[in-house]
Amino acid sequence: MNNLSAAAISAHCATSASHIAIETVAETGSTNADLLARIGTLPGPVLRIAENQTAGRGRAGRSWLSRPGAALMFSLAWRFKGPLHNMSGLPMAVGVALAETIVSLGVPVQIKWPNDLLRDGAKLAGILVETQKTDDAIWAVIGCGLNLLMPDELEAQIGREVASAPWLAQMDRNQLMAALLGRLAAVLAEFDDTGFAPFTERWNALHAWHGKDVVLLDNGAVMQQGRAAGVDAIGRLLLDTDQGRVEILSGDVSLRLSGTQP
Ligand SMILES: O=C(O)CCCC[C@@H]1SC[C@@H]2NC(=O)N[C@@H]21
Repeated sequence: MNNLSAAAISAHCATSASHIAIETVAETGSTNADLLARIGTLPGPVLRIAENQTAGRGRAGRSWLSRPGAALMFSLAWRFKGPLHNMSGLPMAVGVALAETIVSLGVPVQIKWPNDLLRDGAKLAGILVETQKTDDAIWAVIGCGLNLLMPDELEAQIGREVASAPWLAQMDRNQLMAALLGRLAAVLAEFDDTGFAPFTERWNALHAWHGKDVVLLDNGAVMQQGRAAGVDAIGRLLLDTDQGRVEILSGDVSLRLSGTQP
């Protein structure tokens, strides 16, 4: 596996990402936490990529476990015009950008709402979007952990089946990062102008559980059940329930096992 290098990532980047400052570090707690601590002092977008994280953060207060060299772990701080209520679809737009890039590199992935990337039904990548409002803008720190290899002992520690992508692990990591960054930057620039609406069809084309019976969980408790019908123009999950269609703004979805009751 080749070394990460800011200069090499930059050299491979599309023009959409040429204005992004790039930092690589051998180890840190969390690249998301690092950038969030610097919002307000950042002159422009920054990509921070780590070989290893000792306190990786996941969605809903969970932790993100990894091993050095087994995953690509990065965060991108990006400034948006806002307003804040336009930002609800951002995690789903990021999912589209990263999924489309990975598919274009030869690894078929789909999205589980809101933005987990699945390969053959197991999680290949997780995305954590954290926003912070300043006086004149809204900043988002977009973190992604993409499993390249999955050592057995790490999977055992995570406690469920996790996907990996040995094909991507063989790639030059700087080129892989540049490909992800180029498309992500293009999507973020468009999202800031238009919101999520133009990404709706692209997200729905990648939806892993379209038409499947799912349950909506909140802290492990089943809140709703219904048939997943994709997302709407602001990124809400559409669920067809016995009481009609409902729009879901937050939570985790899981496939419904037969006999599960809400
Ligand atoms: O699926 C999830 O729960 C989201 C996981 C996000 C993990 C990435 S790794 C790089 C960045 N830094 C963090 O602390 N978290 C994100």
